[in-house]
Amino acid sequence: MSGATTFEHVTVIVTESLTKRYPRVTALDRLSVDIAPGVTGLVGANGAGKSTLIKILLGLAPATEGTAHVLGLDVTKDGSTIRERVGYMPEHDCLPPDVSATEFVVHMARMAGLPPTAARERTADTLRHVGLYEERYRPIGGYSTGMKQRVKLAQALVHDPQLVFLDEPTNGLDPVGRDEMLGLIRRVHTDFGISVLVTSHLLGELERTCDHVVVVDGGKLLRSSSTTEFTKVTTSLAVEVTDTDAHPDGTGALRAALAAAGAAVTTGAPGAEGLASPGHVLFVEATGDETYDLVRDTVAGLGLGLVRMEQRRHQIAEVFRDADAQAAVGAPAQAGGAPAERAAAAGQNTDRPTTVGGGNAG
Ligand SMILES: Nc1ncnc2c1ncn2[C@@H]1O[C@H](COP(=O)(O)OP(=O)(O)OP(=O)(O)O)[C@@H](O)[C@H]1O
Repeated sequence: MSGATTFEHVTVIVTESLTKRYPRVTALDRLSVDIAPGVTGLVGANGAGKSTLIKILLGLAPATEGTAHVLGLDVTKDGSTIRERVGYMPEHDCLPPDVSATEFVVHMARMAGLPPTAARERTADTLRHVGLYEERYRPIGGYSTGMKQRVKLAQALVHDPQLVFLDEPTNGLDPVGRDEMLGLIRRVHTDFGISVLVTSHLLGELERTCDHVVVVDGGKLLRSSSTTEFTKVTTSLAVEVTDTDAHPDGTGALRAALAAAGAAVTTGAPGAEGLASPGHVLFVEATGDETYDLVRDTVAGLGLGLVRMEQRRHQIAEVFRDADAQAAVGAPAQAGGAPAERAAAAGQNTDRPTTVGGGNAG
């Protein structure tokens, strides 16, 4: 594989006012974004324009207006060079059932221009990397969804690209399969120095995997920021306490004490509807470990019982709702329409909770 990225571009993808209009819908609406080397997540509800962007970046579909460059190459003129240097894992199943993973991936390597011996060697290496080495001679038709996703990933990597586009690689996977796939994606960058653009409608899994997250909605850029920045902004603690004789309203007492100590505290935050007793849950903006200590010490000081304290990051819908208030970094286009509703709709389509992160820190 390509090893260390000595000749990395400052940006791997640059779009300027990129617009794609279909007869009935504007799939991309003046999207301007710069993407640096590393692992970048592209998140948005179904229909947000993610796949359309990938097709334009590969030179497979023309933009209506605007410009786009991939690895310094112009998508309108250099499509075939881009496709030599970029791997693509499409969203939908596109695998022939009657051939083995080895046969298929060797074929894709040959299509990408590798000579026969190199194609076989690279196929073996790539299938080993994605964890399909043992099953590589079995027909793909008998594979599980997770194994098929791995074959799709392998064919995207086999020609040793500088960059890969992975369109919804965790689709259809159970939580364990998702975690394994996310780990593999991370290693595509750490082990081989290949930059990754990965799409998902689940912000949480992208946050765990990516250095940078780009949020699109209705074809517009909603937000582009580093994962650390994203997580910092969106992390809060959900805290639930018992009442005592001294504090018949334990939640109220804790809220007052935390506010007096300078913490940002709210009740009934969006998403609290799903909790057993939303009125008794406090949401404390977490600024770091000291927030955990403050909550623990304040609860102890009041003599309350701590029922739970867990890390709760905002749901994707909240990120969309907050977007108007947040200055989108480098975003000339502002969010329009009703993004929260569309994001919420995306949440309903997920097969696990949309809560970002969801880690239990208590
Ligand atoms: N070939 C096409 N002709 C007409 N409309 C299209 C075409 N391809 C996509 N669209 C529309 O453009 C919008 C963006 O679609 P796109 O597939 O890019 O979204 P997406 O974010 O990738 O969502 P999904 O994950 O559901 O594929 C949608 O409204 C879609 O219906």
